[in-house]
Amino acid sequence: MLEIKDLSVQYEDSDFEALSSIDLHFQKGEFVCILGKSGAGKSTLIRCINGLQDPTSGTVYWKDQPLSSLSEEDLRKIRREMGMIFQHFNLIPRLTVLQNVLTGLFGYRSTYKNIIGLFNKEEINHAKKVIADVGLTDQMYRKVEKLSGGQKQRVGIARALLQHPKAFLGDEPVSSLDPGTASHIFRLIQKMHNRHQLLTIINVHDVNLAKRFATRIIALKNGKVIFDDHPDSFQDEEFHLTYYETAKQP
Ligand SMILES: Nc1ncnc2c1ncn2[C@@H]1O[C@H](COP(=O)(O)OP(=O)(O)OP(=O)(O)O)[C@@H](O)[C@H]1O
Repeated sequence: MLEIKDLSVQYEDSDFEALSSIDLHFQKGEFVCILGKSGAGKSTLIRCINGLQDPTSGTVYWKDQPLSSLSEEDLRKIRREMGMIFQHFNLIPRLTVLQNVLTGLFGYRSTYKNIIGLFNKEEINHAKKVIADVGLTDQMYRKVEKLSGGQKQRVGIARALLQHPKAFLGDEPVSSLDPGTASHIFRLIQKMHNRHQLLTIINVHDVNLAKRFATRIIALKNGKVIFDDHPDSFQDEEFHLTYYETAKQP
């Protein structure tokens, strides 16, 4: 479903590679958590996957199509299949939950229609359904600026779902939430992942969350993959190798 071949990224003003010769293959149904300390390259990888960052070399294939060969329009279509969930939610504070969720349809519509907010009944009913799916029916007409962080992230998930995604991509979607709320959000992502048979790839700093929810953990260090396996294999030694400079002392 998603293949990354020999991918490297070096930012213009940088003298090292943020990602270095990455080769990865992802199947539908996998729930992947990407671990790595700050600066390891996690966000850069997610941004390459959804075509927001051009690689310096190498290629990302989405359903066998190389992203680099696509027109802007085709790339936009593919991005709609990859529902993004952001750390800081990326919502419009003064709009209601329903209006924010409907912005998930912006990619499908003409600019004119976006601005005047013409959504047909079917679209509004679909938005209400995904809002119910994330447990926010009673907040539907509240402005999102009045919501808690966890509720805001539920709105973010509903907005991603409205696009009928084939994948969920999350760039630290629970980093600004308390541990209990973070766990609830992961459970919700997992429920939607299972219901819609998605490929889910999430950057996360909380190793326990990754071990509880992921079917596969990938650890990055200095732009390279240093671990790619089942969460049960990510033990103390792997933890140390990922987050510290040297392996754990016996
Ligand atoms: N736009 C940019 N221009 C230059 N260097 C960048 C840019 N974005 C990221 N970098 C550098 O690339 C490396 C990888 O950054 P990236 O944001 O992908 O790491 P990360 O693992 O997501 O970190 P964090 O957990 O702190 O978000 C870092 O050294 C970072 O400073």
